[in-house]
Amino acid sequence: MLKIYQFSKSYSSGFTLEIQSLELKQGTHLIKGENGSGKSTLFKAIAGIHAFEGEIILEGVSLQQQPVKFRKLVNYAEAEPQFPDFLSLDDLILFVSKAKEASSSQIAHLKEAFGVNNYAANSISSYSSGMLKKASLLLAFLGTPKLIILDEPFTTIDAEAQQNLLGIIKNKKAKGINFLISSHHLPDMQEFEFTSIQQLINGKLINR
Ligand SMILES: Nc1ncnc2c1ncn2[C@@H]1O[C@H](COP(=O)(O)OP(=O)(O)OP(=O)(O)O)[C@@H](O)[C@H]1O
Repeated sequence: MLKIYQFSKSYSSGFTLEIQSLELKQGTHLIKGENGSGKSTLFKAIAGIHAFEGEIILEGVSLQQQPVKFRKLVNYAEAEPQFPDFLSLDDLILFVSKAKEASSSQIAHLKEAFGVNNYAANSISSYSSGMLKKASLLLAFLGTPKLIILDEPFTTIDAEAQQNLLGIIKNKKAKGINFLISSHHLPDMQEFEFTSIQQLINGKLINR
């Protein structure tokens, strides 16, 4: 499903994330690691947000060679989402759904599933951190991605929203969508039956 070769990303701070080779098969993969080990750096590279050295291939599509096609296949929800606060979630949905070619029925279904209907029309400046997180997670499910990357999806949201999210992920898994998830707080690890667990230690990957 996902192949990463000769990957390297360095910051001016001195931190370097290096992955010689990683091949993940279809499924749901957990990326573990302490704070600052490089999880978000890896996710941002795969999401096409960060420049890097090396090669990332998803379902045979190379991020370097076919960046537009690649980006349509990957959705990403940041650990700490930030959006222009004069916009509403409905504005963001409109924008992202055009790019990701999401249908109006999918939008209606996701708004219901994430429980955002009562505030989606309001500006983001009025959202609590949990409301913002749910908004960001919803956006990551729009369209028909092959891979959804969720960075710390369970932080900030309440227990009911966590259970909802588990159900949504399970539903998408059953439809063949792949996931990369990082989490310091998994509500119920057994529910996921991770296909693999990868551990990052100070910018180096340890396959377990
Ligand atoms: N834009 C940046 N510029 C410079 N250094 C950065 C930048 N982003 C991250 N870093 C550094 O890179 C290292 C890895 O950060 P990263 O956010 O990938 O870790 P993480 O595993 O996601 O951590 P956490 O669990 O705390 O979210 C850290 O030392 C961090 O300070």
